[in-house]
Amino acid sequence: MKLLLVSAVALIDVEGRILLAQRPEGKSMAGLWEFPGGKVEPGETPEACLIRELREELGIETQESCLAPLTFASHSYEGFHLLMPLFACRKWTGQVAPQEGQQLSWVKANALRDYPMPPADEPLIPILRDWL
Ligand SMILES: Nc1nc2c([nH]c(=O)n2[C@@H]2O[C@H](COP(=O)(O)OP(=O)(O)OP(=O)(O)O)[C@@H](O)[C@H]2O)c(=O)[nH]1
Repeated sequence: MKLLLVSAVALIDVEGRILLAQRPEGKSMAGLWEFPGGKVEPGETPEACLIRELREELGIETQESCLAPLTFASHSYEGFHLLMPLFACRKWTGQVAPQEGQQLSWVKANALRDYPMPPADEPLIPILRDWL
């Protein structure tokens, strides 16, 4: 099965809330809430991928030294197996603003369960709750 490498990040604000983005209509798993990120392109590191995705999706700038490895997801979807490192980031510049019309929400760790997420993300929720 194809292994898909996706890099994702838990952006954490000064109040300890985590940023979730809603997958737009027309995409697979539309309406579900996910961590910002995306597919790692050939020749790209997971960190460089996130710096690019945060710029493209949210209009913010961060750097590799602000991305701390936290955990990962490993999940078989139909047609591919997702391997998704999850980084934590508390430092960036600029204002978080949706660049692609997506809905955003800052969510307290104990409210993550109220946001339906892709199946790959389910095991990450208790890890985040314990860690925050
Ligand atoms: N960014 C992100 N992607 C996730 C999460 N959980 C999860 O299963 N994914 C999956 O990882 C892939 C990320 O791809 P992407 O963000 O670059 O591209 P995309 O939404 O256009 O994907 P698509 O090809 O399924 O439409 C998708 O298959 C998405 O469903 C998550 O928390 N964040």
